[in-house]
Amino acid sequence: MSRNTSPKLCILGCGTMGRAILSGILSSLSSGVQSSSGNESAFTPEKFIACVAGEESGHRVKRDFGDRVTLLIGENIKGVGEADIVLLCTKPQVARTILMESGMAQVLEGKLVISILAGVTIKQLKDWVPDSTRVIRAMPNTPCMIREGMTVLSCLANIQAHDKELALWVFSTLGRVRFLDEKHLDAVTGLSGSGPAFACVILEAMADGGVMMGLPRDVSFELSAQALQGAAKMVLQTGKHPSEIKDSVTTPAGCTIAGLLTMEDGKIRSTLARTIQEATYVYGKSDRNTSRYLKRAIYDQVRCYVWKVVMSGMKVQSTIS
Ligand SMILES: NC(=O)C1=CN([C@@H]2O[C@H](COP(=O)(O)OP(=O)(O)OC[C@H]3O[C@@H](n4cnc5c(N)ncnc54)[C@H](OP(=O)(O)O)[C@@H]3O)[C@@H](O)[C@H]2O)C=CC1
Ligand SMILES: O=C(O)[C@@H]1CCC=N1
Repeated sequence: MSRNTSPKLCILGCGTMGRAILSGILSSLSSGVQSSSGNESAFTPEKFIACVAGEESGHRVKRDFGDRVTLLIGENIKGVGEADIVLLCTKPQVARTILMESGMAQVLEGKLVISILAGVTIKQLKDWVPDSTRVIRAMPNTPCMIREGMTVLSCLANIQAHDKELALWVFSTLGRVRFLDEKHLDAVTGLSGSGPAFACVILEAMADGGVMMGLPRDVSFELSAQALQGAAKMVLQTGKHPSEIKDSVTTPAGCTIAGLLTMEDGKIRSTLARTIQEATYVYGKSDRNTSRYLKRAIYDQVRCYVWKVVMSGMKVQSTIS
């Protein structure tokens, strides 16, 4: 691909995230809104190719994008062959097989692969593609679909500026984006990658409270969602510390402090912080904390075994006496 021509983009694995990313890019192009990085014309893809494995996934791509996207079912090599940039959006478990399929190395030569796979490192990806293939890791989230996403990008130091700018352009059309060192990507996955799911549990629980107090369900959802969105936007737009915003809501002897103390009684802060910790561990396999869990599991097993031995010993004692 010449740097002056528009690239062709292949979404390799076009499920929930692939479609979220495609929706975001296509809506940003049709609304004419510029990405925060500028430089639109050099990066705007001239063609979108979506590769999926089965008919059902294919129907969803057709339903959402019609003729704006070329759909290929079971034709990954053709899709990658026709593209300049490959956005790898399959499940992590199948990526190795797909990238190492016979014939794939040839069509990947010299191309840029941007992987959104959780827990798959740049080193692993580099092992599965030819040396000439450049790799960038990205961790986006589902709000990319409505261009309110959060994406963290990571790459090796030797990646060309043009590739970084291109990845930045793609994800800045979908919301916020920043580069971080790869060592942070498991934590990013647990926080902003999984975050929309955690936020929806909080949103739903708050709305349940409204329903409990007599509000209609739909009104409760609207109030809860807008309150969360408003608070989040205040943090992002004013740069204020969340506690400052919380304190400004809290009237002495008022209703907010009554609610806040109830939250604290329920250990909501440590529960939510540990939620992110647990979510991070899932992909941080070699993390020292994982071995902490392993040690704990072994300790529990040993304790259980010792207990059984002691109990059986006591039984024997009582039979003898
Ligand atoms: N969901 C999320 O919120 C986030 C997910 N991620 C990462 O994104 C990736 C995708 O997740 P998600 O979109 O939820 O998963 P989905 O299962 O929704 O999508 C996976 C897609 O890959 C396709 N696929 C499977 N096997 C093949 C194959 N052999 N060749 C071509 N395509 C194939 C599937 O097609 P078919 O259905 O036909 O099998 C499907 O379209 C994961 O690696 C995940 O870690 C990252 C950030 C957030
Ligand atoms: O649950 C998962 O593994 C993926 C990665 C981040 C969000 N969903």
